[in-house]
Amino acid sequence: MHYHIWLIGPDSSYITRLCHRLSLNPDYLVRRFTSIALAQTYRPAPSAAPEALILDGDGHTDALPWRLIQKMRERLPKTVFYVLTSQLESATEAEMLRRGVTDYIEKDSASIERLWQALAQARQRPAAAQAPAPTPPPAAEAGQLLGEHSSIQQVRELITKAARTTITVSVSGETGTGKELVAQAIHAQSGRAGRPFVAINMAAIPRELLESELFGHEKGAFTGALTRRVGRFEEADGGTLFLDEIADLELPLQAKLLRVLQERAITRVGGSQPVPFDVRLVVATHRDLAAEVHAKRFREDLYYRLLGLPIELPPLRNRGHDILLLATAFVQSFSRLNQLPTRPFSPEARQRLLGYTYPGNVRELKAVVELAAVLAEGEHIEASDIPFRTLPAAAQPATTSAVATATAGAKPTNGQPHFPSLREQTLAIMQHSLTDLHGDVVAAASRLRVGRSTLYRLIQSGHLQLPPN
Ligand SMILES: Nc1ncnc2c1ncn2[C@@H]1O[C@H](COP(=O)(O)OP(=O)(O)OP(=O)(O)O)[C@@H](O)[C@H]1O
Repeated sequence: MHYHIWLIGPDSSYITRLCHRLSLNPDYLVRRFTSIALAQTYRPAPSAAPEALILDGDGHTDALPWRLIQKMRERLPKTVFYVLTSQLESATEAEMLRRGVTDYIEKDSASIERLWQALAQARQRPAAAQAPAPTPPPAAEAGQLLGEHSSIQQVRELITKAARTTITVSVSGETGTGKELVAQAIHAQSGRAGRPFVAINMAAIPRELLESELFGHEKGAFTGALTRRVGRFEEADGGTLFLDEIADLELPLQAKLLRVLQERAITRVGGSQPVPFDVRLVVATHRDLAAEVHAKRFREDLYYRLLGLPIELPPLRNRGHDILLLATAFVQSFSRLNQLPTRPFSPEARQRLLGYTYPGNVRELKAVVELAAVLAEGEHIEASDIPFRTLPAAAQPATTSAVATATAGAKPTNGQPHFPSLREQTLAIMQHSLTDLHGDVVAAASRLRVGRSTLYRLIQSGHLQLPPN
């Protein structure tokens, strides 16, 4: 498939050499324009729209035609946009990046080669990062299990099958993969939809209260039991009971739960009368329940009783394109709810989203893109708006290095030490160099071995500050 490139600039030996070099790649289809105004009037078919624009900035006697550049950018938001120039003031450099120029290339003996490589890299970017993000289905509502990945389609099929009967369902998957959402979906699609959906997290209830929480208690059953209280099993009668983090249930309660499931009746704490119940059970865990059985921490008989129809949710990092689909859906609904403009993700932002591992899975993605929607100021949500956090390894001691203390948020919060993320540390190092070099961006970029454009971008977005003169 052709890669359409528009080369804009007056005739010069440099442009002739560049044209010749680009023509060596049979995939490149280069169209020449002598001015940006001419390029602006040309309206190709969508299939021939340019993937890359190259503007020779030297053709302009004084300032670059910002208005035209910006218009071109607005018209072709997905096109990579390079400006070639002999000499550049830092103010112009910053302005270019503000107007959406992807990068500038200084003309020297190696510049044609650099441009060649930049184009090759832009082409190699995963198609997913360049193509518009997939549009989530129109009916993407809160509570809907979104995703087109084959694993998620399979999960949806299993949900439909589970909903037809009262079979127990065991959902497994890392934290934040959507286990509770699956339980809710089963309930909503089942004949029990009009009855209660009750969820209880075994890990969140103090051990001594869990039995009465599950099965209820009679008045006077223990100190403080002033009235009779029904438990979650009775609350969920006729509906669905979701037992989350089932692996955290202690052995004595496992024995009681097994008895309750066999007899299909509970006995309240302090009571003697069995109370029959009618609930569909959905259980979930982020642990490997079979391994817990093997380690004798979970009863084997209860394990088989609860296994029912197993549904496994894969980690988000293994769901490919779904990351973008979910991110777009979350940003859309969050922006709508908060009356923010719905900004699309820039290609770099998409690439950043696709490259992360999401230890917190969908929950983390949701939190991160909602924050990005708040932070974004331009036309797009940019990669720099996406604040991935890095959690410290469990045993890692609190960092006390100069870098950590230089980081804005390195103070303890709520008595917990704050571990600076990789991003915070990187910013602190950059800020240190900028301050140390009295705001000389060129010198700082060279010391840090990062592109000047990176530093300018971070300064513009307020992540870095130039020291006062
Ligand atoms: N496929 C999905 N489509 C839309 N939203 C999702 C999807 N998966 C998860 N979510 C959302 O992500 C968040 C976390 O999901 P949920 O609470 O169901 O995860 P979980 O696996 O039960 O987490 P935990 O193990 O921590 O209890 C919720 O806001 C949920 O609505």
